[in-house]
Amino acid sequence: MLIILPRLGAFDKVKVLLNVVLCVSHLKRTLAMTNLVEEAKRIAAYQAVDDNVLNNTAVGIGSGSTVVYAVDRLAERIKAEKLKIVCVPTSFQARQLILKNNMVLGDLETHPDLSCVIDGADEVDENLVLIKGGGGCLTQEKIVASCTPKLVIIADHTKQSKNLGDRYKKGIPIEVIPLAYVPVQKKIETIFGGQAPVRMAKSKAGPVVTDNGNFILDWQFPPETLNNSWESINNKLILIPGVVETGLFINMASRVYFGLQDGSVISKVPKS
Ligand SMILES: O=C[C@H](O)[C@H](O)[C@H](O)COP(=O)(O)O
Repeated sequence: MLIILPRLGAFDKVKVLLNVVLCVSHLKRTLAMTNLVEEAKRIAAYQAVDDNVLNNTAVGIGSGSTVVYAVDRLAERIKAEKLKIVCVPTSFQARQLILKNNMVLGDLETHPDLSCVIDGADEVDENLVLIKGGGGCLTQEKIVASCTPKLVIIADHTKQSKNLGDRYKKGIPIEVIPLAYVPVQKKIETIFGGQAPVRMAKSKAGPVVTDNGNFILDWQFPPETLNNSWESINNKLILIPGVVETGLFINMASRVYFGLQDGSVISKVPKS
């Protein structure tokens, strides 16, 4: 810019400088918003760990960026309170978090009954139906979540919505066996409408490959889908040969903690 500015007329110089000022203030605002969201994730995670993790139990560790804060808090509590906790991971990432924090690593073979599972979500609707799998870990997450009566979800306020799809626009993740991805894609689009593109990797040529060696379709469902129950849609999706699991978590969350912008945390339980 220092090279270009001297060659410009006064009016253009003002325009360039004004743009720079606008960019910097936009950047500052984006950073401030990001910090608020990160803080909201952190407080939700801390509260959930404090309320739900008991000594001498096995706990499922979810995946994603919010769970990182839960693991931080869990590691803190284990050290300070000398807790004996076995941690069962829901993904490669969760396993690494457990090991990195020197926590005790377990699995479902030795610990098939978990006291609670703490996990994130991509979106939570008013009935606590969740979309999960934005990070590709839905199948192991659902298996681990099925091993506890207490699936505790942690999220920032941007994940809270009335209807699925209000906030999370990428679609419902569906894990598929690689050889079946085109037939499954065609069936989903024919039966339910919308689009179900295969998720492509960002730092690798080709598709995202899950921890289970499968592909992910992100089903961008049409608006009329909301006229049906997610349960019946999920049941139909699961029956398509080649579908391993969906990112729809229905009647699974026992409590959802939302971190809010004002620094408080609210929690929601399913309507009875
Ligand atoms: O596959 C990823 C998991 O379902 C995550 O729990 C979900 O995507 C939420 O992740 P984050 O806490 O990063 O928003």
